[in-house]
Amino acid sequence: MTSDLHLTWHEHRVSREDRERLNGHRGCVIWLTGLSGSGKSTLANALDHLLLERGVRTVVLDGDNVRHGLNASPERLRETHGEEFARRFGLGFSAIDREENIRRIGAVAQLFCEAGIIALTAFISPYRIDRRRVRNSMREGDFIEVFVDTPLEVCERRDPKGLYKKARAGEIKHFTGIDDPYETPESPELVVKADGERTPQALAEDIIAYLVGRQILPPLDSNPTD
Ligand SMILES: Nc1ncnc2c1ncn2[C@@H]1O[C@H](COP(=O)(O)OS(=O)(=O)O)[C@@H](OP(=O)(O)O)[C@H]1O
Ligand SMILES: Nc1ncnc2c1ncn2[C@@H]1O[C@H](COP(=O)(O)OP(=O)(O)O)[C@@H](O)[C@H]1O
Repeated sequence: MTSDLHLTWHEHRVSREDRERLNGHRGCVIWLTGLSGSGKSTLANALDHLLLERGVRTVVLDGDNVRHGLNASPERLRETHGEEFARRFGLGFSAIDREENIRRIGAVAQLFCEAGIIALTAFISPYRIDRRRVRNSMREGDFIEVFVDTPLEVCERRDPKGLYKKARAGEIKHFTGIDDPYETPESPELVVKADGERTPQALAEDIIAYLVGRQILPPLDSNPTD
C-alpha cells in the first residue's frame, strides 16, 4: 500500500465490516457546514440525542470544542508548549489555518467512520476545496454534506456569542460572512433550513430518514440489537 518516509499501511485483523455488524449500522460522516450561528451545534446535538435513543454509536466533533484541544490557538499553545510550537501548530482563522483545521477534523472523522461510528461534525468549513478534499479522502458515500442554510441576517440577529457585533465593530477581523467568505455548497447531500420554521428535532428526524433511505441505519421499526 502507500509508503512515504518508510511508513507502511497496516491492514488490521478486525475489519470495518466486522465493527459495523457489531454496531448494527454503518459508519459515516455527517458534515454540517454553515455560518456561525446557523444552527450547526444545535442540530448536531439534536441528531446525536435521537441516534443515541435508537442505539446508534456516534461522536460529535464541534468547532469551539475541537479548537480547545486538537486544534488549539497559538495563544493557548504558547502557555503549554512555548513560542515556536505555538507558531507552527496553533490555529486561528486565516484561510490556511481553516484549511488545516478542516484537514485534521476530516482525518479524525474518517477514523471514527472506519470504526463503524457515525461522526457528526459541526464546523463552519467555509471553503469548498477544503470540504471537497475531506470528501475525496473517504470512501464513496461516507461523506454526507449537510448545508445548514440559515441567512446571514438571521445568524446576525441571533448572535448568541456577540461575535457578529464585534466583527461589525472591527474588533474581530476575518469573521465569516462579514469580512471573510463563506462558499455555499454546490451539491450537498442535504440542505436544512434552520431559520426557526422547524425545530432542531424535526430537522434531525429528516436526516435520520435520509440515513435509513441510504441503508446506513436500519429501518425505524427494527431494533439493531434483536
Ligand atoms: N474570525 C472568525 N470567523 C468565524 N468564526 C469565528 C471567528 N473567530 C472566532 N470564531 C468562533 O469560532 C467558531 C468557528 O470555528 P470553526 O472551527 O467551525 O471554523 S472554520 O471551520 O475553521 O472556519 C465559531 O463558532 P460557531 O458559531 O459554532 O460556528 C465562532 O464562535
Ligand atoms: N432550528 C432552529 N430554530 C430556531 N433557532 C435555532 C435553530 N437552530 C439553532 N437555533 C438557535 O440559533 C443559535 C445558534 O445556534 P448554534 O447551534 O449555536 O449555531 P452554530 O453552531 O452554527 O454556531 C442558538 O441560539 C440556537 O438556539
